[in-house]
Amino acid sequence: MEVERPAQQGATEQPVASTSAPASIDVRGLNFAYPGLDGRPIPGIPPLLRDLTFSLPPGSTCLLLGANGAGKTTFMKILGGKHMIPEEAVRILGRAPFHDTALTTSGELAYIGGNWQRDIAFAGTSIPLTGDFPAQRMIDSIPGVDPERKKRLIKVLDIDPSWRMHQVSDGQRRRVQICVGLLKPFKVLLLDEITVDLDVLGRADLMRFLQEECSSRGASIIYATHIFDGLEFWPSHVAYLAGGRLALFKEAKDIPELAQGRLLGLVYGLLNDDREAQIKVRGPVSTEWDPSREGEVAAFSYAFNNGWVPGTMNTSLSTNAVMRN
Ligand SMILES: Nc1ncnc2c1ncn2[C@@H]1O[C@H](COP(=O)(O)OP(=O)(O)OP(=O)(O)O)[C@@H](O)[C@H]1O
Repeated sequence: MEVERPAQQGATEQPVASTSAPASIDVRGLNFAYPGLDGRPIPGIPPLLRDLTFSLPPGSTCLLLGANGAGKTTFMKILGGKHMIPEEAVRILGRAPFHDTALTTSGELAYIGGNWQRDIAFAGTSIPLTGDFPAQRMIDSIPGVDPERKKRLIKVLDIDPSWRMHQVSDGQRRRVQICVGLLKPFKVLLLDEITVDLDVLGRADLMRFLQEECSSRGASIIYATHIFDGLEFWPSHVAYLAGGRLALFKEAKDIPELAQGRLLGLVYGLLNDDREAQIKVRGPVSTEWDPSREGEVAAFSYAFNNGWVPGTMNTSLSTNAVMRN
């Protein structure tokens, strides 16, 4: 197998995205709250995402970071057109991702995330996937694909087309999932923590391939992850989500830790600051469980996860979440 080694830590040159072209991804004052069981905003709970504003030019490779529960997946799903939001709040390639369904059906906007399970969710229960088919059939099921691109992806992801999909390991299944998701030449790609199951070489090859896609075709990628090793070479931008806001959004060239090969140290510091800020706001948490306070605790935990700051609460719950699978 031919493998490409990841860039040396500490001696990295970050990609630079084009700044003169119109933005690939443009977010203007985005607020988002999940609705309660009655489908309405939950009173007294601020939006999960608050007044998010940023834009990425074509050719960007943006790392999206944040603690568990910070809202990364939610944000990526919004960008991917899976939640309904006001049309003007998010523009992908100048279009509204939820309302302009051609963006996703054409493959121009691609979202790869979540698990590919062996079970099929059906009417509230789940049925084991019993089909026996090779990886090649999954890959060939996408119509209108450039055969050279297909070959290249199979090689980059080191896929054996004869793998039986019900027998392969999680990492092998993940490789096929990623391959299928990348067959169409995207213009904007949203990757939500999809490299967890990949071994270190597989991940390095994939990240290098994705970076080339951005530099050669002007495509843009946002990649949300908790795995940072060897990624210093990859981003043109870094974003950190905390308390519903972008606590950091910078070009890679303005982040010395990347050139020094210390991305992990940077994220560790950001997570630590984030946690300390949360503790200051909420005080110590009781470890005693009182079942009579279940509703209150659920509301508290939601508010805590969202970095709610009493007194500065923004109650403009502008969005009803409508989910598109
Ligand atoms: N469908 C939903 N309905 C209500 N709340 C939700 C829903 N999905 C997620 N949440 C809440 O939104 C918050 C953010 O979740 P999200 O999955 O976006 O975070 P994340 O940053 O991707 O976390 P992780 O790093 O753990 O994957 C969490 O508090 C979660 O409980």
